[in-house]
Amino acid sequence: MPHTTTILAVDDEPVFRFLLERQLREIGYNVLTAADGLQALEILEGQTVDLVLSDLVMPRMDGLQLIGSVQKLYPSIPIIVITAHGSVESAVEAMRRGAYDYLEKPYDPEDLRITIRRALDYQHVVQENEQIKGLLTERYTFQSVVTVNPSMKQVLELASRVAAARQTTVAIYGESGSGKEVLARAIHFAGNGLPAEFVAVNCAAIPEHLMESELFGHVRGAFTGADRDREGKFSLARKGTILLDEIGDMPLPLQAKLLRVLQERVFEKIGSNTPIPVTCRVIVATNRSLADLVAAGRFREDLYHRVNVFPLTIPPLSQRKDDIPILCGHILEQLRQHLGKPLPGISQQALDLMLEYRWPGNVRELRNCLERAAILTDNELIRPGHLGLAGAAPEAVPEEGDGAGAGDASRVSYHLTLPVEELSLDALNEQILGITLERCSGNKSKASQLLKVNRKAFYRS
Ligand SMILES: Nc1ncnc2c1ncn2[C@@H]1O[C@H](COP(=O)(O)OP(=O)(O)OP(=O)(O)O)[C@@H](O)[C@H]1O
Repeated sequence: MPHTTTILAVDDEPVFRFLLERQLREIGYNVLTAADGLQALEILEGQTVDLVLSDLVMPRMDGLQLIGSVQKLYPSIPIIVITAHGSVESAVEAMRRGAYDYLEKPYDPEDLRITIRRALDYQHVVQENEQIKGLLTERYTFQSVVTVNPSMKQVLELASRVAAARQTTVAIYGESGSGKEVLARAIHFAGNGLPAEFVAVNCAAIPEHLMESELFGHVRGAFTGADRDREGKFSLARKGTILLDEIGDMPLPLQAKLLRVLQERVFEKIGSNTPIPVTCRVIVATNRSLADLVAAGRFREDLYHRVNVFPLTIPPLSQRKDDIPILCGHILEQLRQHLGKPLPGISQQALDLMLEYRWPGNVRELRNCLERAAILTDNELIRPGHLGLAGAAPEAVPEEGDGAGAGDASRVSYHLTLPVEELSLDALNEQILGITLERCSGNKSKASQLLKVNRKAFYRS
């Protein structure tokens, strides 16, 4: 069935809304209407919309606020605003906030047609580019699970074996930011090759009442506001992979539905009795222990056994610190390309600090930390102060006799590296002085207090 473009027209004046609706229908578009920004958002929640056409001045939620919300929740939908005659300033503000274009009242119907066409064409090109980019990045995903750690290598070995068994459900466990999605994509790519879809659903982020429709889709008239058919993620994944991320947060009633789908390998859209076969592989991921959730009565035991067919556990970064240098190299290379900076590397002191740190946010935190450092540096090595980690700032270094520093701050460790031919007690001493001084941001008094030596010791280093 050919896809008819749907436009959501938002205006608080009934007469103008009616006129707009008629003009758009004449051009051949499907039209939905809303009287203000809030109503527009309600409609966007339940239906697929290709473009929003909005007035700026409206009660409850005005056009500028609507642009902000649409940009955040549905960034691929282009917005055209309609402004009062002569209000160029508000048109400029709307475009600054992300509107694609504006029309000034009273506008020529031909201008309306051309502006909409241009916005939709532009959107089409953007989407195609995104798809190509997605395919290209996906291509390299198995190699992009960067590791030298033996436990992680074992996980990759198991993952590459299950990749070939395309019907097998995989459960990936690991702390937030440890690389569960990266691994899921790698399994998908290794098992499917390029054209198949990879569809990720974050079960913790979707409101409970929308999740069923999000997963399985609905038919027109299935519930109030369902004005047209909508595909769910299981359909969109086709012969590829669906990743159910944060599955531990799935509400119990939906768990029962998912169980049936996994058992019978068919599902129905809401409001339909027609069974649709499940053709995709299911991967679930969670940062919690599903077994604990079962014990607490928050996860169905039968579903647990269904999804836990092939469990893979990614160790947290704190248990594979040997991966930190290679991950840093990999991330810096990506940042060089993204930021267009030379980024010569990381100082030994900064690396030492990174090796000491606990990384509760895992690889994601490491990436964020390096991105921050890369932005702050210019053609120089990344130093401890650039990292913004607790322990790098002078106030985080425990004072003499101050045992109060909780956790990591109460312990200090040094990694000293020297070429064998330069090894000597003096040389090690020099390094310790240098690292300590750097950790205290060059404050010699603080560093000498910390090492319990005379301040003069630093004048040589
Ligand atoms: N082994 C790895 N090699 C390269 N990059 C990695 C690796 N592990 C994680 N990353 C990067 O770290 C970030 C977080 O990874 P990912 O989104 O896969 O984590 P996650 O465990 O799925 O997190 P969440 O539980 O919050 O969804 C991403 O930018 C990803 O590219």
